[in-house]
Amino acid sequence: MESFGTRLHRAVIERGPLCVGIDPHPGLLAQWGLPDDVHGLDRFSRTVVEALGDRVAVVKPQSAFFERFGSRGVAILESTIRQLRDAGSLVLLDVKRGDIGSTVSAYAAAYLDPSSPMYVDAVTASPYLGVGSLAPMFELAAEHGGGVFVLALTSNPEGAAVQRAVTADGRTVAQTVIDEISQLNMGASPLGSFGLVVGATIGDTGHDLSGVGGPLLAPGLGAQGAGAADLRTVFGSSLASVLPSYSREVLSAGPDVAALRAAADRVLVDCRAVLPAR
Ligand SMILES: O=c1ccn([C@@H]2O[C@H](COP(=O)(O)O)[C@@H](O)[C@H]2O)c(=O)[nH]1
Repeated sequence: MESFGTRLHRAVIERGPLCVGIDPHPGLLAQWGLPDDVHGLDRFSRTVVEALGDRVAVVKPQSAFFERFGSRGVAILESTIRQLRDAGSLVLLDVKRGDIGSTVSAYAAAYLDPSSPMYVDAVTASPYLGVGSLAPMFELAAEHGGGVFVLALTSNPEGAAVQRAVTADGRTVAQTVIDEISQLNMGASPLGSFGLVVGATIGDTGHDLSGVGGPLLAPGLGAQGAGAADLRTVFGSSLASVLPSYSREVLSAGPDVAALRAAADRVLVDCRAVLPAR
C-alpha cells in the first residue's frame, strides 16, 4: 500500500493544502438549529461530509465531541469516518492518544489496523510518555500506509511551559520530539508519513523544523486567533510542509452546504497566498 505521506502529498496537489475539522461543539449545534444529542451530532457530521468530503484534502473529526455522547456518539464517529473515506478525503482522527508502549499497541490496533471499525488514515498522538512509547503506532502506520501526527508545539498558551522546557542536552522538549520524528521520516519521498502538530498561534519560537520531512499540521487558525499570514512567522523556510487546519472558522458558516463550501474555499485562498505552490 502507498504510504500516508505519498497519499497526503497527492491529496494536497489535487485538492489544496487544507484540513477542516469536524468539531460539533454544543454552541455550533445550537447555531445550526440542531439538538445537543446524537441526532444533532449525526446531522451535523453528515452535513460536513456532504459539503466538504469530496473537495478538502484532509478532514479531521475531533473524537472528544463524539465521545461525549458515549457509545452512540462513537458509532456516529465510525459512520462519519466511513462516509469521509467514501467521499475521498483523507481522515485524520484527532484523538491525541499516548501511553506506555503495550497500551499504545492497542490504540494502534484501534485506529491504524484496516480491520478496525475506527480505522483512519492518520491519528494525532501525544509524546509525553516519550516518543519511543509511540513506536507501536509508528510501526502499524508504516505497515498499513497510515500516518501519525505527534504534538510538538501546541496552539494553546498552556503548552509552552512543558514543550519549551529545556532538557539536559540543551534542547527543548519540543525540539527533541521534532528531532525524533525527523529521524523516522529519513529518506521518505515525496513526504514522510510522520507529522508534527505545530500551532499557528505560537509565533517565532526558534525551533528548527527544517529536517522534519513530514507534514506539519497547523491548528489555531481562525477561532483561536491566528491568521494565514502567521504561518510565515511560525514556519519560515518550512512553509512547504504546512497543512493548515481550521474547525470553527469554517463550521460556523453552516448548516448551509454552499456556505460551508464557500468558507472552506475562502480559507484555502488565504492559505495559498502564503504557502508555496504544490
Ligand atoms: O495544538 C493543537 C492541537 C490540536 N488542536 C485541535 O484542533 C482543533 C482546533 O479547532 P478550532 O475551532 O479551529 O480552534 C480542535 O479540535 C483542537 O482540539 C488545537 O487546536 N491545537
